[in-house]
Amino acid sequence: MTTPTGLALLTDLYQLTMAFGYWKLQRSEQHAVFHLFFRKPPFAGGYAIAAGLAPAIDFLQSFRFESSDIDYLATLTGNDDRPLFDAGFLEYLAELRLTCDVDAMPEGTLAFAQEPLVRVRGPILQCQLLETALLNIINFQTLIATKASRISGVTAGEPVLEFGLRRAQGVDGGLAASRAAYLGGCAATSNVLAGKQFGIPVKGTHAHSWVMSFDDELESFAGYAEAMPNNCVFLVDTYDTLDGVRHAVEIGKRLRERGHEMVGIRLDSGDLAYLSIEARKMLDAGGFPQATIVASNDLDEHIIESLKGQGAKIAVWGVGTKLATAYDQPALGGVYKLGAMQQPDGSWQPKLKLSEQTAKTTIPGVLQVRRFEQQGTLVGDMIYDETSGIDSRESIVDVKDANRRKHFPPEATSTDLLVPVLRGGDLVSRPESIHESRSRATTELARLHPSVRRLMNPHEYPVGLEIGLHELREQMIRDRRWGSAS
Ligand SMILES: Nc1ncnc2c1ncn2[C@@H]1O[C@H](COP(=O)(O)OP(=O)(O)OP(=O)(O)O)[C@@H](O)[C@H]1O
Ligand SMILES: O=P(O)(O)OC[C@H]1O[C@H](OP(=O)(O)OP(=O)(O)O)[C@H](O)[C@@H]1O
Ligand SMILES: O=C(O)c1cccnc1
Repeated sequence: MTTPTGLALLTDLYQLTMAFGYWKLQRSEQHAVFHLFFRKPPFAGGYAIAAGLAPAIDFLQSFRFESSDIDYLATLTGNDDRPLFDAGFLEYLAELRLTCDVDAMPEGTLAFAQEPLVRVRGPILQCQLLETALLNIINFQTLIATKASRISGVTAGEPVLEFGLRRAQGVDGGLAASRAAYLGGCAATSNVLAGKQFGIPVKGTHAHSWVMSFDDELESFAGYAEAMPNNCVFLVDTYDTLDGVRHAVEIGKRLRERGHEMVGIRLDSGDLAYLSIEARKMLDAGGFPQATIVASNDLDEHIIESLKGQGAKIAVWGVGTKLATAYDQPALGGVYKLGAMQQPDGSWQPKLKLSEQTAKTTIPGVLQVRRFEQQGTLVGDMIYDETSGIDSRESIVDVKDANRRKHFPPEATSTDLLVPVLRGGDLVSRPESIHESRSRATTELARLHPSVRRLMNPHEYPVGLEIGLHELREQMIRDRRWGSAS
């Protein structure tokens, strides 16, 4: 993820055609509010970890059309070969500076379906121009942070190293994945540029090529130990894994005579449960009970859970492809939808998009999310309209099924999740370090009931609409479907 400067053109052309339309019809300054949310947690899981706000802020803060962008836009033509955009509009874009208000869930916050992760409020033309890039950034970061959280969640505190750069979706995808993986719970990355760029820990062992470049394995381990006595994790599976462990023990002893301690071994093929158990016995018997067993090879949360169930003696998990590419669900379907338009008197007119699928019918209003907690456990989230507030009944109505309701007891405490980020285009929140975001992800996850965290068929965490908002939405659906006479 390169630092986004001058990325105003990182958008779909239709955002600019709409922006042009708003400008031409003199509607560009009318205020609107948009919400960025997803409809289903990824990986058939029960939650997501909100991520991507820091790079989104970088994007927002550097948002402007450079003169070369304007020159390029001036070359675009319509189907009559005339310019697509008026010169006056291009001058407007050249001068444009963001004046929007942005509120968002801090990175590392647990997020559930239908909840806005980001809310953008301001001149509709500006809100529209931000849609594609915000989705691009937040969708991918949230997806990978969630994958990392699921993987780290099954290792019971044992470190997960992210090894995915070689299989990631390009340079930018690799950097973005390493950042989000750390935020979601990984302990370190093999990606050195990500380490430099984001200040996240880097770790590395060695590859088969090191072993293969020597005449035999023992000699290769000896060479590595000589070169790098303070970072010896020997990859033992190039020829025969258990022979490799024997060689590691032998070199470990020589290393100890020189005053160094081998860190451990890495397994990268075969039956990782069986081999780790055997390797553990050999390392212990050889005098290396502290030596760590690292494992890699197409791991994901399901294989790791299975390996743990088999009693594998693996203490560090190297996970690449399946993590950095979000292999089983390569995109989070986050969307950015209009919630309301401001009227000349300053009031907000809620807006709704209908769909055959109830879950796809949008939630109208200027939305905020309130999270309720009781005795250290999260009990449910309420989506409410900030302009109309919360009905005295602190209850929520399920978005998909109005018969499912939940009442929060008075002793439950609550917090609003969307916090101010930009006001009038200026940054108003203190930039957070990635370590703070990571620790939020870990702490919040611990407050989520294990039934919502489990990998398979998780329990659905209660998220619903505040009663007044639910009633407004129902009325708007009826009005749209049957006409306002209803
Ligand atoms: N005990 C186990 N239980 C469940 N899955 C395992 C176990 N041991 C290894 N695996 C996983 O099974 C898959 C086996 O991978 P693969 O077919 O590549 O075999 P391999 O022995 O690693 O061969 P290769 O030498 O080609 O890497 C990997 O995803 C690995 O993580
Ligand atoms: O398996 P992943 O989760 O993607 O983790 C990264 C993989 O990258 C390395 O393999 P390498 O590129 O040498 O390929 P190979 O081991 O699959 O042959 C390493 O040995 C891991 O197996
Ligand atoms: O350091 C490692 O062991 C490593 C790094 C990248 C990919 N696979 C393994």
